[in-house]
Amino acid sequence: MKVLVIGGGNMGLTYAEAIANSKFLKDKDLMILDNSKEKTEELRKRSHFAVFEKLEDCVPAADVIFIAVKPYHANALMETMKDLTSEGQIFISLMAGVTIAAIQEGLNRKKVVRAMPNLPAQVGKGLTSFTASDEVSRLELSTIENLLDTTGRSVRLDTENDIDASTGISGSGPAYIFYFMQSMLEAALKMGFSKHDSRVLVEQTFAGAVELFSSSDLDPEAWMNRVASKGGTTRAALDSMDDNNVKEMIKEAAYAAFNRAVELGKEYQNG
Ligand SMILES: NC(=O)C1=CN([C@@H]2O[C@H](COP(=O)(O)OP(=O)(O)OC[C@H]3O[C@@H](n4cnc5c(N)ncnc54)[C@H](O)[C@@H]3O)[C@@H](O)[C@H]2O)C=CC1
Ligand SMILES: O=C(O)[C@@H]1CCC=N1
Repeated sequence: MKVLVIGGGNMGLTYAEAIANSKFLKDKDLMILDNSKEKTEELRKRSHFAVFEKLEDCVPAADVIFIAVKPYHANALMETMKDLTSEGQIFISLMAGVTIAAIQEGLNRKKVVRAMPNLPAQVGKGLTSFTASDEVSRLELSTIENLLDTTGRSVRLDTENDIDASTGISGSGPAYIFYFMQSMLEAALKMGFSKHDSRVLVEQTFAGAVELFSSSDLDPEAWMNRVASKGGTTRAALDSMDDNNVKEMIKEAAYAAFNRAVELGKEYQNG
């Protein structure tokens, strides 16, 4: 099997690395192309990739093609590559919002998988949600799942609306966690801790909390109650968050990402 990744940025490169290092591909069966000269130079330093500069030199040879460019580059890319594609190829889009129908129309091909990864894929802890057009067979789906799982875990969802929704939770979600971390870092600095100590306090607190959460079936609310003593410090913090409606604001933020994914889909429809 030959896999081509188009777009060697955060996501494309992460997937390329994970797949190239997996047992599913032979050396150099991972092809990659980026239209930035600088990026191409960088990619050439990774000896386990076959790096290409022209679509015509790699698209026809690929069995599976990952599209990892920004949504606003999708139409221009599809226009230039569509005549180089062939019927059996499977296209996996990592682009937020862009619909399966838009890709089918843009490439004039039927086998399309729409996937929504997240950045922890860079450390093998990614979560990729995906759904596929009817033309992708069960056997092909299991191959795709294997490829997606090289970056962490994957979840197959029924509809594209589910993919947009998962964008608001897992796709964009790491940024919400970093937002929370940044807020705690700023509080620690304000309390007078050094940069180094602030980072250690925050990092270990997040890592420990996540590990605790994963260690049992307890929900976060139950864990919160284990930290908070009646009339104690944690209750003071949680009450302050409740008074400021923080929970509702976080939910609203997740919906903002979900809605933006739906909007992106409308913006980048073909035609
Ligand atoms: N960064 C993230 O956390 C996530 C990103 N995504 C999706 O992944 C896609 C890529 O995002 P990033 O990797 O963050 O962007 P990025 O900007 O880091 O990478 C995109 C790459 O595509 C290249 N490119 C643009 N047009 C091209 C073309 N016509 N041919 C070849 N290469 C081309 C650019 O030079 C760039 O290196 C986006 O569509 C985004 O919605 C999805 C989930 C998470
Ligand atoms: O912000 C974005 O549009 C992409 C999709 C999910 C994470 N990053």
